[in-house]
Amino acid sequence: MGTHTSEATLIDGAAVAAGLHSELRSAVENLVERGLTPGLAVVLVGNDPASSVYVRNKIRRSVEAGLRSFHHELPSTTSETDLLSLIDRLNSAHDVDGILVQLPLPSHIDAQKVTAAIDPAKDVDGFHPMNVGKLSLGGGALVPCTPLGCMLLIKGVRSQLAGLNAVIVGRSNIVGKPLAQLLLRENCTVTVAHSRTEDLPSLCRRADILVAAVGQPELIRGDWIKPGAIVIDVGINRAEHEGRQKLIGDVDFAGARAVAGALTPVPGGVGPMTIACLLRNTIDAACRRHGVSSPIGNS
Ligand SMILES: Nc1nc(=O)c2c([nH]1)NC[C@@H]1CN(c3ccc(C(=O)N[C@@H](CCC(=O)O)C(=O)O)cc3)C=[N+]21
Ligand SMILES: [Mg+2]
Repeated sequence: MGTHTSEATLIDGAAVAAGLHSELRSAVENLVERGLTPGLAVVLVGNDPASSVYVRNKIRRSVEAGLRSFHHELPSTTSETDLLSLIDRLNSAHDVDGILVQLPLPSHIDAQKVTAAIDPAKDVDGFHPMNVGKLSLGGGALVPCTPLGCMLLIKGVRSQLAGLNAVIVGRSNIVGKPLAQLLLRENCTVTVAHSRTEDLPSLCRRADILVAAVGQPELIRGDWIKPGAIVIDVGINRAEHEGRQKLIGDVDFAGARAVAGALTPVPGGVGPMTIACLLRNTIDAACRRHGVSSPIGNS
């Protein structure tokens, strides 16, 4: 990419998400006129403060978009059996098109079991084994919201990704693994790095697209970044700064900004896109369940 002197372009996820929200609002209006109001059920178990904030934002955004929103707050002592029977009811509820069970769940509940109990057609998180399998095979899946949001931001910077080296730091089922599938589908050469990866800095320096999703504040330094690279920071780490809560990404923002070609901030990068993609998946699921053609474009 030659000599690189200018600061990275900031990828304004909040602005892109706002644009998506207004498209989604029109799409919902259109569906409502045709007699279909997509419904999203959000289930929160326990009172983790971060989870409560996320869930509140998801509900607020879905109401703004015109979706029907169903909110289930259960105590942290809820048994796995009770949660599974709520999911059964939501699976058969006709006006519920999407079901999201906020993670993490209390440790006495098996999250895999809960995820597998959700009707795959209503699995707007894309975590059910059926959707994971379909994503891997290449079509028809509900795709996890954070990786979908990352792809929309990356493709906003550069529409042709074929042949680029993509390095994902973090191998979670929620971000790293599904994002690897999406980047492969775009013909990137994908490497998924993790805590046992040798010489992570050198590996990162080869990345044209670098995604940080490890949950380690400012792990990725400016001198780990290839000049001109697209850097996507999925990290949301909470820290105290002068007595106030501050969000810090997995990337050293100031260091990266001097080297990268384009960079997402935290907050205001991937986070808002995650919520926009959740609403989009809900609309998608509603259209599929009711055999209605979707008014939103497919990615
Ligand atoms: N079943 C399930 N599905 C999820 O998609 C899911 C989940 N569980 N558990 C937790 C993670 C995390 N997540 C975020 C969503 C929005 C922001 C977001 O909007 N962030 C704002 C800042 C919000 C703040 O101030 O905390 C931003 O980055 O600008 C962040 C993180 C979804 N997750
Ligand atoms: Mg920083």
